[in-house]
Amino acid sequence: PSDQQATGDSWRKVDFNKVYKDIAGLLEDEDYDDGSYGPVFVRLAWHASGTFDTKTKTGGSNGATIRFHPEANHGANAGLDVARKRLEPLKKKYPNISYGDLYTLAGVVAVQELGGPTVRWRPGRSDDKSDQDCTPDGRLPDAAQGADHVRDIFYRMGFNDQEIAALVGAHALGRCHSSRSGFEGPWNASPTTFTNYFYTELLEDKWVPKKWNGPFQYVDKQSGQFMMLPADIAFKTDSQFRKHVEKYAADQDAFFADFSKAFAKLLELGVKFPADAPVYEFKTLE
Ligand code: HEM
Ligand SMILES: Cc1cnc2ccccc2c1N
Repeated sequence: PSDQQATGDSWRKVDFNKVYKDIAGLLEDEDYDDGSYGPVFVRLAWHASGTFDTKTKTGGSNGATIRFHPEANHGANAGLDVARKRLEPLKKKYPNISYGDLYTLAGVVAVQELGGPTVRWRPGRSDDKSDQDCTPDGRLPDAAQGADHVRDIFYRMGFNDQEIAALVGAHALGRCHSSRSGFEGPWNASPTTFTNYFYTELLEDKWVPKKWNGPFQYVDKQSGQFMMLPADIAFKTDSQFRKHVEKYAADQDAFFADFSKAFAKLLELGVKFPADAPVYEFKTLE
């Protein structure tokens, strides 16, 4: 990582509209996955932020400790070095941006440029944390588990069932990589377009255990083209989560509005922003 330590007020020297455009320019790459870095940028922003613990006030995107060992090497963060490497040239071009601001902004740009809702975003995270501030393993969810575990993880961050159900809709994007999480797939219709398909596929398709020697996961019986994690299926089998899933499957606008709020909240967990930090609502370029 660059030795530039962006701390305190250095964000005031950054033109974030230019940074937005430059991140958008990094998204498309036909040689990467399904043609876009968008999904892995969303996952980086979420994993950099989702370590927050409301009780101890530790974790969260401030300081971007996800770039340091041991956090970078936690199982859940496998493959995110690919996203950090893709973004590193922008840290050199904008030395006054903090890694925390860069990683969270990249998630916002990805959601918006892949067709999702506008997500409000503030600068002001600083780089003044070190590997001593890394959070312990286990702060992020385990895909092999079910609804109770998912609630433990997200209640710890300060989310309720409705917000958790809205956040998981990001699983319309991207794919699982057996070399990263061990899970594999999907080859679904539109992994680089932000839609409510996670909810519609979850409810409409018949999900059966995948016959393979990898970790237990589901595949859709009809085409075999889609996958779901055990933790994904929990959003169908748990009646409280299912209530919200049905709402979002029926109404993409409702999903977009709730996702926008919950994602913005996720990216700001634990961060003390300067009182005059501007709230950006970037114009989507696409
Ligand atoms: C509900 C708990 C969650 C679990 C158990 C979970 C688990 C996983 C797993 C195992 C993968 C595959 C990683 C890989 O092999 O590359 C994945 C991918 C992904 N997750 Fe989640 N996730 C959860 C919630 C979220 C949330 C809240 C977001 C964002 C708001 C998110 C966004 C993504 C994205 C965009 C991908 C695709 C990444 C890529 O294509 O490289 N997930 N998730
Ligand atoms: C359709 C679907 C379901 N679950 C997922 C979990 C992680 C990543 C992508 C997923 C995905 N596209």
